Amino acid sequence: MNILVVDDEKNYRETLKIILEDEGYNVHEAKDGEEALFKVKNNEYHIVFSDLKMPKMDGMELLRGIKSVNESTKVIIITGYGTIENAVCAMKRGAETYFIKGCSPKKIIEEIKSIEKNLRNENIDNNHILKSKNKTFNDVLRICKKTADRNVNILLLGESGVGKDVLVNYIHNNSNRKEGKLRAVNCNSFSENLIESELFGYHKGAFTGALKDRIGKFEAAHGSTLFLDEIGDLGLNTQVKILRTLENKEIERIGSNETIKVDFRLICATNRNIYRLIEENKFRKDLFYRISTIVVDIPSLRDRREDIEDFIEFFIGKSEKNMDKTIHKVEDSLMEFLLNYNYPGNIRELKNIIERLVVLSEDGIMRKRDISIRERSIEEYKSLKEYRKNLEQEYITGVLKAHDYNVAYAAEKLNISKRQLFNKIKEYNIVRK
Ligand SMILES: Nc1ncnc2c1ncn2[C@@H]1O[C@H](COP(=O)(O)OP(=O)(O)OP(=O)(O)O)[C@@H](O)[C@H]1O
Repeated sequence: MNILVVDDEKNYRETLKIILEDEGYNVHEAKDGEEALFKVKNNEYHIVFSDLKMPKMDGMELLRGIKSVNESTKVIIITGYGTIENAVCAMKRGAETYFIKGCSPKKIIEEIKSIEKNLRNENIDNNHILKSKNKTFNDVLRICKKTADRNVNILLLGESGVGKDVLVNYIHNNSNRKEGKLRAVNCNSFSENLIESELFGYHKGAFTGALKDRIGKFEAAHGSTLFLDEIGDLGLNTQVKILRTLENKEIERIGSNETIKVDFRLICATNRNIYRLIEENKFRKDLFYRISTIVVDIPSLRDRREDIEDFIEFFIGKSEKNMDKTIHKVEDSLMEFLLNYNYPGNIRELKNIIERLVVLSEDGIMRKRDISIRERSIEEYKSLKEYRKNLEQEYITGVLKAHDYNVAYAAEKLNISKRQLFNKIKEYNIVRK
């Protein structure tokens, strides 16, 4: 934990520094707000202790500055007796808490330990990288975190494999509903009839095969979070029913007249172009407005290239553990390929590539020759036409695979008609693998 202590009173600053260092924290000092803000911009602090009354820039202004640089830095106000009211005001503006100068150091340490524990819980997800060097993705993370605790409906948009599922879990685990079980429904894996049973449940005897009462996901998500994945694939009839549920916060199981109150937090996601679906009257505008209080556009991996290297390292580490292998070298040419590849299947594709390369590695070396995507060197092609065809085939195959061979989605992604895509599939003899 990195901590910054800001106080114009040298003695107090140094004493607090010694106390905190004794507990094993890494502590920096600043004598006024200006110096503190400079340090905050150039270092990553988990906690800033700040006095309120200081020359040049007071604690309140510093608090505002810190929060605009890094929302997640916790600010603790240190104040004299005379300024408690201001300290309370600072808490309303985002400060974590306040201490009165001269209070027992034990109290301060307890507070830090509690912040430390919360921070660890927030980042406990060891299976995913929830940090980024990319501004757009950092904004995504910030919005998810900021809105996690509010009961607003969130719509996640993004290509397949960008990590929508991962973010849904992140939001749920940072929300005040985290004790409840996150319930998820993939809207594209059910027929229209089945999806309604899945969502609303049914009453015994409602239809042939309804042998006993069954609760649906809306009810199961009571007190928790409901994730509707691939919402763009919902039929119009189901859309109307969902809209009604969202408006009334109540459901009726199929075959029953009894209304049941439901209280859930809704997160939806789709990798389809929802705006186009609305234009084509395939998705109801009123439902869109209901589910999209907050819209989060997740960038594709090729639009956040600065994170690729970290993902490579991360997935190598995971694969080493899972496969009990050790990697000590990645060939330069392979690294260059991995850093420049387009990843139509996004993070999922990168993860799969790395897993495969680790399996195929020999003597702890990951080699470019094991890349299955036909990435032959330019010399190997006889003509530009042949090169183009290969590239096209590779791209189309990748997009089809990323969309689970759903021709409608893939055509949308490729921005060609379904008919054109069928012709290409025939031409290249692309088969589902
Ligand atoms: N931040 C991350 N750190 C580590 N792995 C990630 C991260 N984001 C995504 N992944 C991995 O990439 C794969 C795809 O992620 P996820 O299922 O969340 O994508 P998605 O956008 O929901 O895809 P789809 O639209 O196809 O459902 C998963 O195996 C997931 O573990």
